[in-house]
Amino acid sequence: MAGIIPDADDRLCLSRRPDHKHQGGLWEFPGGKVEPGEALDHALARELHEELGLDGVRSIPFLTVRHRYPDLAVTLHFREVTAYTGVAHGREGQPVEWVPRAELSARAFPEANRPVAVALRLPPEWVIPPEELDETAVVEGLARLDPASQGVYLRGWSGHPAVTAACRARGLRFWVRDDAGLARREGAFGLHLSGEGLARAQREGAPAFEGLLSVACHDAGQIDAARALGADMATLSPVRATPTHPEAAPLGWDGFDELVAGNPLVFYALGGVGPEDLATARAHGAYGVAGIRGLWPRG
Ligand SMILES: Nc1nc2c([nH]c(=O)n2[C@@H]2O[C@H](COP(=O)(O)OP(=O)(O)OP(=O)(O)O)[C@@H](O)[C@H]2O)c(=O)[nH]1
Repeated sequence: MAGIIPDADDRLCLSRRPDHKHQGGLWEFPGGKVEPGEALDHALARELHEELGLDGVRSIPFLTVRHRYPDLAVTLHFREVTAYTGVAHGREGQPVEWVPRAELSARAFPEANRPVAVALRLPPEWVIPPEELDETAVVEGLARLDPASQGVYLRGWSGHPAVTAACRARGLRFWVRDDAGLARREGAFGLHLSGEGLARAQREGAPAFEGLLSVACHDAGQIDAARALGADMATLSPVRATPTHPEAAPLGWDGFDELVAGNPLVFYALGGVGPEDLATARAHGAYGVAGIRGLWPRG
């Protein structure tokens, strides 16, 4: 159980694990063990009081990571702290620092934290513009998205300069489908591999792209392939029945949870879900929700 604690300048609070402890000497998000029967929000408030002297800590789920170290299997509930009072200081003598998000990658974290570092760069909602709209309607819809909480996968709109220009103008992070060259030229935040793109990458090797690599997954084999390619994130679908793929059997939330467990990728739940499912998705191992109909702004 660990807290992602922002300050007013959006720096995050890190502390250094004592040398003698598991993963000693590495930086961590402050936290500790949940007591039997204790609610997660309560456990975090208690730990952050004991370790940092913070009071009134309120938090929401961010990401659950299940990781197997050679000597220990851990389930870590990372939570985003939304309110607190007090000034953080290491009450147990541990070094505590506030670090700008852009500088997090320079810190040495325990291996289990890798997906957290990725998720901290990602919006919780991943919006796919409908393909049946015309370009003007797509451009108009993009202007109504919120760049802080929404990113865009240009599924059928990847090669359209007016659409990428609209993403840039609005400050939206956007993902291009399959074409690494196009993603580089357009300055895309991410490259998303469809089933076809994944099969090609398996034959020819990982695409040459510096940004985030994402893969469309539907089963354990594709998740393994995504991991082997060094992907950062994946969509996993369909959670529910969806008109986009009427033939595919829905995973359901339990099926989703079973497939993502223990995988060091950041997952988006896709298929018949919308923003109202975010809390459920997070309770089942996802970081975000992705979709067409459920997320595109209504006219
Ligand atoms: N708090 C915290 N623990 C982490 C992070 N990443 C990570 O792999 N861990 C691991 O999660 C496990 C639980 O850590 P913990 O803080 O609850 O407990 P601890 O080992 O410090 O023991 P304690 O209960 O005596 O304080 C440890 O094995 C720790 O190495 C992180 O960012 N924050």
